[in-house]
Amino acid sequence: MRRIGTSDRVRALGAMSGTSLDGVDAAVIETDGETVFGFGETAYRAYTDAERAVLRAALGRWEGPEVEAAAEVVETAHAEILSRFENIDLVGFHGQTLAHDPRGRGTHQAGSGAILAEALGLPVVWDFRSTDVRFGGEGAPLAPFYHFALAKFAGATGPVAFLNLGGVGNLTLVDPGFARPEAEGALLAFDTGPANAPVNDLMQARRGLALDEGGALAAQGEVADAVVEDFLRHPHFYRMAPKSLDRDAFADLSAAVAELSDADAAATLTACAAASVAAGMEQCPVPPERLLVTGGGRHNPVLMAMIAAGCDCPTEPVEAAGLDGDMLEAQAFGFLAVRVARGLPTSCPGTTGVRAAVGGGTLSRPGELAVALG
Ligand SMILES: Nc1ncnc2c1ncn2[C@@H]1O[C@H](COP(=O)(O)OP(=O)(O)OP(=O)(O)O)[C@@H](O)[C@H]1O
Ligand SMILES: CC(=O)N[C@H]1[C@@H]2OC[C@@H](O2)[C@@H](O)[C@@H]1O[C@H](C)C(=O)O
Repeated sequence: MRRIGTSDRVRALGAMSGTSLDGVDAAVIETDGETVFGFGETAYRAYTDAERAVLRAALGRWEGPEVEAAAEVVETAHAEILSRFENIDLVGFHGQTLAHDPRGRGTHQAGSGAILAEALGLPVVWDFRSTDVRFGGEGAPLAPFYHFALAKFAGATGPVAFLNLGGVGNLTLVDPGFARPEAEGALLAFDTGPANAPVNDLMQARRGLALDEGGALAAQGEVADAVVEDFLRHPHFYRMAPKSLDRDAFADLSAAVAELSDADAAATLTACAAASVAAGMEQCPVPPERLLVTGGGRHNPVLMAMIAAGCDCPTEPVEAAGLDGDMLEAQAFGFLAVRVARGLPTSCPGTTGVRAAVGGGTLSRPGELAVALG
């Protein structure tokens, strides 16, 4: 791979398999790891029901046959979708988080970037989170350094917040007045709480459906305020940012709505997701001028209305700033891959609580695996 410098337009291909377990997002971004120059092709590959079952069986596990089977599903799905792209300089491969316990056993994303490098014949950056955890960080969220670049790309001059509504929610407050993302005060980021995962789990358990399309079921229900109040007593909401969450950190939420009707349970879980965003906004030291929402949850108008009602600033999907909310995380890992290849940091005390700014990620080149095995 050629040496990358400032202003080099690298065509990086990022791939993300998120906590919702729906599928793999892939997107091309043109960047030098500091400035976003433009965007390229995108693609999505859904997991089949059988593949999703394999991934689900491995959630919360660190080793064993379930984890190995999950890794194989992740590698195969990624090789399939990523091989469709052409003229790629570098791949950023997040993998599938199976377990996340940064202060305990660490963090684990299934899928080997070394195998993918071999399959694609391209250099692949992967295992983005381990180094941050090793140096005392939460290992998440990592998109904030990309949010910093995006705030500049979108022409923001004052503080702006990005909210990702995936399985878990995460919030980034960006001050674009700083030259570099790792400067003290440029970024504050943390996981807000569960976002879509509890509603998805409810829909799966009660209706055999993957999601509450358009929030239609939640719209018919009434919020059980006592459940939301109790939810907000979780220790996560008393911790200062930065802080991160495992997908199933709030697993007992399903028990809290067990006695409610399907519609009331959906409304209540949606309200919990919105309440955790409001709690997160209160931890922002300065009020953002706008809240830009990315991730699948922005397609849910009931959730979006609840979030807007709890916020003091305009709440809009990232499309309002000319961005693609379905591909933003995939782009983020393409962007971060370029930073890793350049030796630039990918997290800092304000984003993950890591002791000092660090660059995470392993670069695997095609041919290396053959040498290692040979
Ligand atoms: N039309 C819709 N109506 C309601 N909810 C939707 C809709 N579209 C997407 N969602 C929600 O968004 C989820 C997918 O979001 P996204 O792809 O951002 O998650 P992810 O990337 O897997 O998660 P994470 O960011 O936590 O890793 C779906 O599982 C669903 O809950
Ligand atoms: C450990 C892990 O995979 N965390 C994910 C998850 O999904 C949303 C939230 O929890 C966020 O912290 C992170 O993903 C995004 C892409 C991030 O690192 O910025």
